[in-house]
Amino acid sequence: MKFLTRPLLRPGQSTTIRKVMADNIATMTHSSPGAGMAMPPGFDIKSAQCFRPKPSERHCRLPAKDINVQNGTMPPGYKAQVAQLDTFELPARVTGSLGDRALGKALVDAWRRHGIIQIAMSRTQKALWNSAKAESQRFFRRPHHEKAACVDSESYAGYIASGEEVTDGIADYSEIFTITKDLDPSDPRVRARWPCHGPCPWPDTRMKDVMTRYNNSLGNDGEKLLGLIELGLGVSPGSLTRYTQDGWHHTRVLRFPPRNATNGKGKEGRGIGSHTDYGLLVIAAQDDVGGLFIRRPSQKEQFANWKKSAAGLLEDDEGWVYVPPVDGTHTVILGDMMQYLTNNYLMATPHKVGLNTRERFSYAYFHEPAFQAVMKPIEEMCGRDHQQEGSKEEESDEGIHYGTHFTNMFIRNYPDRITTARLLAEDRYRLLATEELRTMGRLPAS
Ligand SMILES: O=C(O)CCC(=O)C(=O)O
Ligand SMILES: [Fe+2]
Repeated sequence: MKFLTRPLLRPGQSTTIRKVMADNIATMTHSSPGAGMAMPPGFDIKSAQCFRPKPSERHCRLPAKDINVQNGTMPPGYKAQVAQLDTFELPARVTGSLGDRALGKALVDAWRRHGIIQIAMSRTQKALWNSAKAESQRFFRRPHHEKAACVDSESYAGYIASGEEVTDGIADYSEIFTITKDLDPSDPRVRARWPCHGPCPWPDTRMKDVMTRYNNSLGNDGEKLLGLIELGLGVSPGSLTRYTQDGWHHTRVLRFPPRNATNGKGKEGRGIGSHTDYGLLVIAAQDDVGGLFIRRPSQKEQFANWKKSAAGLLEDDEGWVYVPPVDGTHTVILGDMMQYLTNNYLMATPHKVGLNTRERFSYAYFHEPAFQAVMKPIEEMCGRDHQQEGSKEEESDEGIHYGTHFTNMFIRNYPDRITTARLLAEDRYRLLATEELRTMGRLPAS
């Protein structure tokens, strides 16, 4: 049995390890790394409640003093519960062992209860995240004209200035470098003018090398997680992973300005508005500043972002949960296609980002179906007693084409980007309906 050990712990932290099964699973909890940090100005500690686990989850509970330390990183002006999450360790390989099944079930249960989980970074991933963070800082510190040169008119990869992205009609303050599949202009898909297909305009090879290595490592975790979810749901092997051969995985490297140093284009204190992401899994790392909020799954909150925009959903309502930074961990939330495929059993996780008193760096890797994938809800998940009871997805006859969903979302988020203008002007959108773009593994006829 493997346990998570010292690297995640600091003196004075409370840790409980629960043996889930006599194999390779350990879950544990620990407090945020915010010890000793000053409380942000304007934050009222009385307004922050602490999420209290049910008795059966007591192993997750932290002593009040640790909970207060976690509150110390919440962005000012926000009211939220504070999450205390299980941290799971992924096995080296998913083999379908009893331990894998139990871990898969524990993961599925945790997502259904909390909407988010933490997984421990491997030693290599810690080094990769540190290098990626350093590269991100080096990129965002470049002069504006150098960053602005990193755009491409065919792919949505590259630089997005603070105030350029729009969520629910309001500018986000996040500054972003997006990474999509880096395709040479000679690639048949680029030559055939497939929407969103083109090069990634890297500023230099150093950033490209570091981020590519980190993404490959996160991609391995993504595949393991999908295998574990299949086991946890008790569905046929390949129900999810059949869609991720040549997945349209992509990444957002993010910087958030301090709340008092914005360009005034967005809404005070808001980094990114409430939204769900588009694919299967979002594996993310954040620095020690804090800013991420999520909503837990709830019977009362129904949404399906591929049918009707979930952007802005309940953004100013109560019921948000703050996710404090925990050193040495990735968080994993779920996307629209996971919700669709599991027939609402695993819901996409609504989330938003608040601006803090210091600038914040985060890194979100999206583990996605292939651009050409046409998906249908997993048969074994239909007719089960789910979030939206008995509501087998209407689209199940036709399915959802992931490339169309992705393109729709990027057109919506970047209405003024050169890529959107070219896509529409050249009538590329029309290609999304063609057989070629809806058959996995097929390349354009030359
Ligand atoms: O910064 C974060 O923690 C989350 C970013 C996010 O939600 C996104 O990039 O879609
Ligand atoms: Fe997101």
